[in-house]
Order: sequence, then C-alpha cells, then structure tokens
Amino acid sequence: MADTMSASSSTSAATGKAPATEQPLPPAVICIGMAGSGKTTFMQRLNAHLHSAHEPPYIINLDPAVRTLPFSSNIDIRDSVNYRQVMSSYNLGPNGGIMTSLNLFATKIDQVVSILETRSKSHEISRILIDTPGQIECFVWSASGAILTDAIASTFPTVVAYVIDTPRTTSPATFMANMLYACSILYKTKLPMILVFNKTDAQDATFAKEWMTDFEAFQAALRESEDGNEEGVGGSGYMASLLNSMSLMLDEFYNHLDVVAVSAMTGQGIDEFFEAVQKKVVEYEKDYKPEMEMLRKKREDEKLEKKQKELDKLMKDMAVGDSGKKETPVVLSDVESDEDEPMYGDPSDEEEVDNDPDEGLKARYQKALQETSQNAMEDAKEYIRKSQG
Ligand SMILES: Nc1nc2c(ncn2[C@@H]2O[C@H](COP(=O)(O)OP(=O)(O)OP(=O)(O)O)[C@@H](O)[C@H]2O)c(=O)[nH]1
Repeated sequence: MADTMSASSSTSAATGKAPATEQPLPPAVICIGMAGSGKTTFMQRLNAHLHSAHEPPYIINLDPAVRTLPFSSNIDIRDSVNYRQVMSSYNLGPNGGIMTSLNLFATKIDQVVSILETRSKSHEISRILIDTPGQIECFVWSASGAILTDAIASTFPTVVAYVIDTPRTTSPATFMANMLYACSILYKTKLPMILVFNKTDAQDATFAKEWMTDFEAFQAALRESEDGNEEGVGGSGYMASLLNSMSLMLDEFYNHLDVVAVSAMTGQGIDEFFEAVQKKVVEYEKDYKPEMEMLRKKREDEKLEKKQKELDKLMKDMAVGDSGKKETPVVLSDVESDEDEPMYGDPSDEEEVDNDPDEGLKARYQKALQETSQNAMEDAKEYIRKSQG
C-alpha cells in the first residue's frame, strides 16, 4: 500500500499539477463513494483549493438526483436530463430514474469529451473533477457508467477517488465491507484508485492505515470485536474466520492503492490528495494506459481477422465463379455494393452486348469477376503486408 498520509507537500506537488511537457492532458478525478460519505463536500473542497491556487478545474456533475450543489459545475447532467420527469415518464423508482438518466446522458458523451479536449488544449483547465451519484451501483455497475468512465479514461489520465466515511468505518466488519466494495470498483473500472478517508476532523484515520499495513493489528481488532460480540461478528467465530480469510485476500489489493486521510470540512489532507493524484497519473501512463491500448489493439486485430475471413470467403467464391460454375450469388452482391465501379464494366460496350444479350452478359460478368478478383488480391496482399509488418 502506498501511503501519502504523512507526506509533506511541495508547491507543484501540492496541487498535483505536472509540468506541461510531462503532462499535457489534465488528469480526471472521478469521485465515487457511498451516500453520505462526503463526495460533494470533498469536491467543493478540491474546487476551492484549486481556485485559490489559480488552477481552476473543470467540474462535471453526474448525479441527476442532487438538489443543490455547493459549487458551480461546467457540465451538469441535470441540464440535459430531468430526473423527476424521467421517473414519472417511465414509471421508475429512484435508482431506475438515476440509471435511465445516466443512460440518456451517455448518448452525449462524445460531445462532452470533445468539449473537454478543446478546453484542455487551450490550457483553460488544470483538472477534471467528476461527481457521481451516491448509489454507487447505479454508476459503477451500469452500462452507461462504464461508457462514461471508459470514454473519459481513454482520453485523459483518469484516477478514481473512493471516498470513505471514516467515523462509520471503525469496526472491522464495516471496514472490511468498505474495502471489498472498493476492490469491486477497482476490478470494474480498472483504473488507478486512491482511498480517501474523509471526515478525519471527526475520526482519525490512523486505525485504517494500521489495519491495511499490519495484518496482526487487524487480527487483534477482530478478536477484540468478537470478544465484545459486536453486531455482525458472531460469537461462533464464523464471521471472524471469514473476515480473516478476506483480509488475507485484500492484502494484495492494498498494494495497488494510495491512501489519504482528509477532512473535506476543514481542508486537512487536500495537498496529500493531489500528490497521490499525481502519483497515480504516472501509474496510469505506465501501467494502465498500455493495458487499455493493448485491449484496443486486440479488438482491432479481431476485426481484421474477421475481415480476412470474409476476404477468404470472397476469394473462394470467385474461384468457383472462374471455373464456370453458375452459383456465385455472394460475389455478385459484393460487386453490386461497390458503387464506384460499374458492375458490368464500360457502358460503351453496350452496343456489342445488344447483338447477343446472353453472350455479352457472360463476358461482362467474367470481366467484372476478374477485376474484382484482382482488387481482392491487392487487398489481401496489403492486409498480409500490414499484419506481417
Ligand atoms: N465532520 C465532517 N462532516 C463532513 C465532512 N464531509 C462531509 N461531511 C458531512 O457529511 C454529510 C454528507 O456530505 P455530502 O457531501 O452531501 O455527501 P455525499 O457523499 O455527496 O452524499 P450523497 O450526495 O447523498 O451521495 C454532510 O452533512 C456533510 O456536511 C467532513 O470532512 N467532516
């Protein structure tokens, strides 16, 4: 686990902004967290911090159900979609309303990304901050949430800030539940993640850091809570043994995380948060981006392979056509779809054709087949050249 809890801040690192040569695109921070964890207050604090450093962020609100925001957003889902109307029009409950609103908004993501690109090229923005609905599953596990996240993450270095309500995470059972949730978000988004222990003015987060780095300390806390027969940790020891196994599994997960303790209320720890963002941006460029590009290349290779198969089929059909057999409907339709090339060759041949319609048609058809065959061969050679190179 990377720890930035006690790291000192330097001027440039304080806001996590890298020199223009190293980081031409602004990092995007997606704030995810359970309802009431303090995402919106945290966003407000980040916004104020960046404005005071004269590095204004670009803010996107993706929570259609929020009534009022304590900051002004540049793009707000509520400007495009009326959540209440969506609920009544489609007869949906609150979660269905949020998901449908996100679906509707996802159709505009291309416009959003192009606006962001324009703004970032003109160096108007230092960061992109994204607030999401408190109903995490509506965003993280929905198709539209994935579309929105992928579109932004494939253009900008993107980091997930998972905001945790520290005072409500002090028992080993709720702590573990929160960590498992964070793990599932990491698994789903496949993006670098920072754990943000919020509300540290009310509850110090040192215990969390200790539990994440010292397995024995977590075991001791488990035993203690079992002795006290805390709710959720049964006296039978079943829950304790389950939590033991899970904490072993999560040990690996912790290695990929940065942890910061902040108070969105007082502003404590915000510098450390931006340092962690900068660290994760480097990680994104080094580890995540190549993986995303590899996945994209895989998809393109699969497309090429499919094209090659179709080409093989076409050539096979043409070979049948050349041998004088009549059943060549696929070839004919393929030629028909090529609007640039006349299907039966030069129209000036028409007079000749009129003398013997059947013979002329045959000759023109053979000619078209030969031409198409040549073109297909050229295509195939080009493809083989490309795939070998
Ligand atoms: N003491 C303390 N309270 C905080 C802090 N951050 C947020 N809160 C309080 O926590 C409550 C929830 O904060 P929000 O920012 O609305 O939380 P949210 O995660 O955006 O909530 P949803 O929009 O419902 O998902 C509010 O009463 C905040 O005042 C903090 O750092 N310290």
